[in-house]
Amino acid sequence: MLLHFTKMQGLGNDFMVVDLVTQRARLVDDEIRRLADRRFGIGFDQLLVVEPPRDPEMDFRYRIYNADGSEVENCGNGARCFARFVRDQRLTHKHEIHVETAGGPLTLTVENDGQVSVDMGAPRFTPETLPFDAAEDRVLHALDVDGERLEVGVVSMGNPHAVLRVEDVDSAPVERLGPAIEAHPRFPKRVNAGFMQVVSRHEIRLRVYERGSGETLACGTGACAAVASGIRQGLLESPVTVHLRGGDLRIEWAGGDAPLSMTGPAERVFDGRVVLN
Ligand SMILES: N[C@H](CCC[C@H](N)C(=O)O)C(=O)O
Repeated sequence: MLLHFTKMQGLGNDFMVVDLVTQRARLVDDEIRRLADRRFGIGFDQLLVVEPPRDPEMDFRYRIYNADGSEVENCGNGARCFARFVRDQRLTHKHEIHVETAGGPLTLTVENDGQVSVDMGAPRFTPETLPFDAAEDRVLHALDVDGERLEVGVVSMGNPHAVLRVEDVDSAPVERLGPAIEAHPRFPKRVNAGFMQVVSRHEIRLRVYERGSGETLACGTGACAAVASGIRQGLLESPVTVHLRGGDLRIEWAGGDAPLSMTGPAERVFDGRVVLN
């Protein structure tokens, strides 16, 4: 069958976006892996699927699949592209869009300057919310990785994140430690690994080795998790500018159970059609 899609990106984190409100298709994990391949397929970090909501209070259901075919709970850069897509496709005329995800509800707001703000909900730190194998909630957890003892902050933004502070993101051993943290046995559902350099109390640099996709040019939930952990450690104050390899995000969080807000760009790249097996 022929499937229409739109290629989009948020700070270089790139997506295949599929409208299953006006189309019908069943995408299985090996087909997703084929489509994600940058040589044999379309190529993307994540597949974003737009569906009718199950909850009548919501406008859409938002499903996310990594390049390895795994379905996940949240994608921050994808949420901004989702908002741009549903408005461009005239699936909604709303400026404030409510979506349900496997990680909980999100509110997406298309700003007048074209940026998109996302209410990401409150960060959660208790190990069972990731899940992470630990006896108690701690600001930093000791984690033995590849012969080293690291101190990581663990944060759920709906999806799981481990945040490691480094002196310099450019020289951080992301290629070595990223996969080792992602697959660490204390994270039963694996984990996204963030490498955070604190520039000032309102500014960080960040690289993220993403669960199921490898290092990406930007990770929205990773930026949220890094800022939340940095504020909790007393290193940062809201608002925080996060410099990622693909560009900057603005994160605001008042702490505690307050919702965390992320603001940044969302761009269409091209529309396409693909024949599904
Ligand atoms: N790799 C992530 C999903 C995509 C997150 C990222 N692209 C973002 O912008 O938040 C995970 O397995 O939880």
